[in-house]
Amino acid sequence: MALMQLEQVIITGRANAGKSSLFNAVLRRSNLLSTSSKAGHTKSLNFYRVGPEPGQLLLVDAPGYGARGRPEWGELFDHYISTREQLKRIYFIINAKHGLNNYDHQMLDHLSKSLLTDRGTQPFTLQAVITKVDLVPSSELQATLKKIRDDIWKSAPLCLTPLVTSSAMKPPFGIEAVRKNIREACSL
Ligand SMILES: Nc1nc2c(ncn2[C@@H]2O[C@H](COP(=O)(O)OP(=O)(O)OP(=O)(O)O)[C@@H](O)[C@H]2O)c(=O)[nH]1
Ligand SMILES: [Mg+2]
Repeated sequence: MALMQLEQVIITGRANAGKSSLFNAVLRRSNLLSTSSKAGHTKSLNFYRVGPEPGQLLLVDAPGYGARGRPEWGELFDHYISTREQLKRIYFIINAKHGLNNYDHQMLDHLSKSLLTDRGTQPFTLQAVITKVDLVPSSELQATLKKIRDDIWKSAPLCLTPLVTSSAMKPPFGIEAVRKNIREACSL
């Protein structure tokens, strides 16, 4: 089967949110996907085939948006999500420490519109993932998660309830739920 015919999921989020690190954790790898403390590190769409030959699905890592993003990266992402019929789910990543800003709300508005086609059918679903929870003091975690959930709901009521993760914890936290979620999205 040609690579691009596999079912696919893509990740999005502000630059430096932890997208590439999350997919490394999902793939049980520490540095297959290049990561950096400097925002704007991932600069193109990168495809990772999962499962034995010929592969079961593709994970698509994407550049970030926001103050450290670039217009052409947004165009690349938009072109992908509007043309790729094998796209099953978009993962929307939020840094727990930062919460949502205007860029995130704009992206959620935009994604909400692309969730519905002219025929009213849903081409793909939208799943939020809160990451870097290790950076929030445990006494503040519940309130922080509630605020992020409420903020997502304001812009994207169709977005699926956030999963909660940390790629930096040893072992990484919440990743099995992400794997299960990806399998479900791709009906595996
Ligand atoms: N504390 C902590 N740091 C994390 C976590 N996930 C990623 N990081 C760090 O955050 C920084 C950015 O991670 P990346 O995975 O490169 O983020 P990205 O969203 O792919 O960034 P761009 O490609 O620049 O958009 C790196 O220094 C990571 O080590 C996490 O769960 N907790
Ligand atoms: Mg990246």
